[in-house]
Amino acid sequence: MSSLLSLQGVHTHIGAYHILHGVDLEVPAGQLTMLLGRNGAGKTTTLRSIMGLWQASQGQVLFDGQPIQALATPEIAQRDIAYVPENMGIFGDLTVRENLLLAARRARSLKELDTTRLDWLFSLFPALKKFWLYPAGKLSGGQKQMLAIARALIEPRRLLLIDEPSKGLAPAIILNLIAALKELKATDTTVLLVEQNFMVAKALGDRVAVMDNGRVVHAGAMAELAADEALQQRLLGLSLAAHQ
Ligand SMILES: Nc1ncnc2c1ncn2[C@@H]1O[C@H](COP(=O)(O)OP(=O)(O)OP(=O)(O)O)[C@@H](O)[C@H]1O
Repeated sequence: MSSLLSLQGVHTHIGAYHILHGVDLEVPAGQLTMLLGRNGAGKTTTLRSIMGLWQASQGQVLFDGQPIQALATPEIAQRDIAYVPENMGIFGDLTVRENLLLAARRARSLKELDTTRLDWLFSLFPALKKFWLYPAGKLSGGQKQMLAIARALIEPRRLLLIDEPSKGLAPAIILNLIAALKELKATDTTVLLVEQNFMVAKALGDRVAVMDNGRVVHAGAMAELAADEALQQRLLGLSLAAHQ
């Protein structure tokens, strides 16, 4: 199994704090890898270290076999890696249309947007079509999350990093999100998805990595972890089991 992204012994310091203590992580091409772990385990810091938003102080981040840990964030993004942060990064005062257009690096006007791609995004997230000319700030939490993911997908991407998309969403909306992400999976996009919700993890994950205290402490098939309650309990404790 070939990895599109590989982290080898990545350490990250934030100011005086040593947060990542040698993260080893493999993200196979064409699969969806879940990154799980208790609060504060280092999941967001790992995504930010991949994107160059925190500089890794030691270790390697290899994308398609090339080291990227010394590159600046715009250069990393230019490799067609997209990041949907937990706060989604959408512009509340701008319309859905403007938010999508701003996210497209190559298209300067709506006419230049790839219409086939836009139609595909509308089929994944019908609310975007419905609220095309609405200010994004007026969308519901679930719709905002879908807009944030659509922004990341407005141009072809080789790797998508998504931080806790289900956070704060009602159960019915989470089901919609799972359905949309399943469709995305069917296109063989490589995804690294941070989650706290084990139901989402079980529904979507091909592979899983579990972090604790700034390290990956378990890696394997998602189905294996989903079938082993004792392992879930040991690795994730009650904070996650409560979401099942
Ligand atoms: N800007 C910062 N300054 C200092 N410490 C930070 C900063 N950002 C994160 N940390 C610390 O780094 C550790 C890992 O945080 P991180 O956000 O990566 O965890 P996480 O696994 O994503 O957790 P959560 O699920 O709660 O978002 C935590 O102890 C956190 O307090």
